[in-house]
Amino acid sequence: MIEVQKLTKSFGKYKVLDDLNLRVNKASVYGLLGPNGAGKTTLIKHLTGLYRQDQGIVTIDSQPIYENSEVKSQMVYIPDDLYFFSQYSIDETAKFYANIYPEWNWNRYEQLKQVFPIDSKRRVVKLSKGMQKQVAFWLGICTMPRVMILDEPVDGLDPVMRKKVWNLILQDVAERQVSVLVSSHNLRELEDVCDHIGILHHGKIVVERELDDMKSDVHKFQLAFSAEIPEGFLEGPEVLHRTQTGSILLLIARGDKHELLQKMKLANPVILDVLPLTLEEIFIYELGGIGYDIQNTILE
Ligand SMILES: Nc1ncnc2c1ncn2[C@@H]1O[C@H](COP(=O)(O)OP(=O)(O)OP(=O)(O)O)[C@@H](O)[C@H]1O
Repeated sequence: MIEVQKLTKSFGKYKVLDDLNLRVNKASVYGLLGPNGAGKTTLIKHLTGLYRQDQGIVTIDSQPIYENSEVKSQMVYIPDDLYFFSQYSIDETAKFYANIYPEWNWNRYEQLKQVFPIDSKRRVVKLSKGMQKQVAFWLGICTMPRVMILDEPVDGLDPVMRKKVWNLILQDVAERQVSVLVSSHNLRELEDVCDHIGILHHGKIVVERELDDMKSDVHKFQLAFSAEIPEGFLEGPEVLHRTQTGSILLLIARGDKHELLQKMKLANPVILDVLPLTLEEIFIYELGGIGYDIQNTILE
């Protein structure tokens, strides 16, 4: 489990992370979304032990990460900009990893040759960007990590490979209770794989949700009335958004779907439909007042 409590980090006078709290449970995939400059990379550098926090706690399974090589050996970090030794083939890089990571699994390395169709004798730096990313996942998965930190992970991978890589990761999440934190700019990329999503903005998590809860908690209704819409119809705090066109009303509301429907039926609408709601729409309404620049970047 990854745990961050009250994490604060400044560069000079500029506070980049501000009293930040975040938790990624075992067997869980947490999607970290945020516009450019929100502080995602800075947070990840704390999670991977590269930065020391000014204040707060950053742990994996209750162990501090900074200067803790044992904890780091149970973690895989796949950055956006990969680094490989210039003279090493994939096989040689694998040997290097096998020396560093105590749980390295050679059987898995051989088996995954079926998934990653790249000649393991080739020098890694001579491979294409997408192929290098495949190698990073291939080797990363063979270290049998307890924690995976992925920065824009599928950038550069073709759609078939994206699917294969996510299948492998999600299999590890389910079978080995791996905790995964994925950083991205884009909600669509995360919605199929994450069970939690947090939005980072100006160094704070401004919205954090469990996706199953979110999908069952927010609903979209379309209503039509034979005459005027009754005065004061459903105007409580549960209404996140309403659009009225003549006697037709579109409502996004939070709460138990059946209770909301019962309430609406009391006003005798001639039409009352429940419409499908995408995760993107839910976030737009949830973000409300803080949504300005976030909506345009992470929900593009
Ligand atoms: N070493 C540093 N020294 C000074 N300022 C820094 C340093 N690292 C990051 N910052 C500043 O901290 C803020 C957050 O940067 P960070 O790279 O964490 O954002 P990000 O969310 O990863 O952005 P992006 O999506 O663009 O990669 C930025 O304003 C950046 O200029």
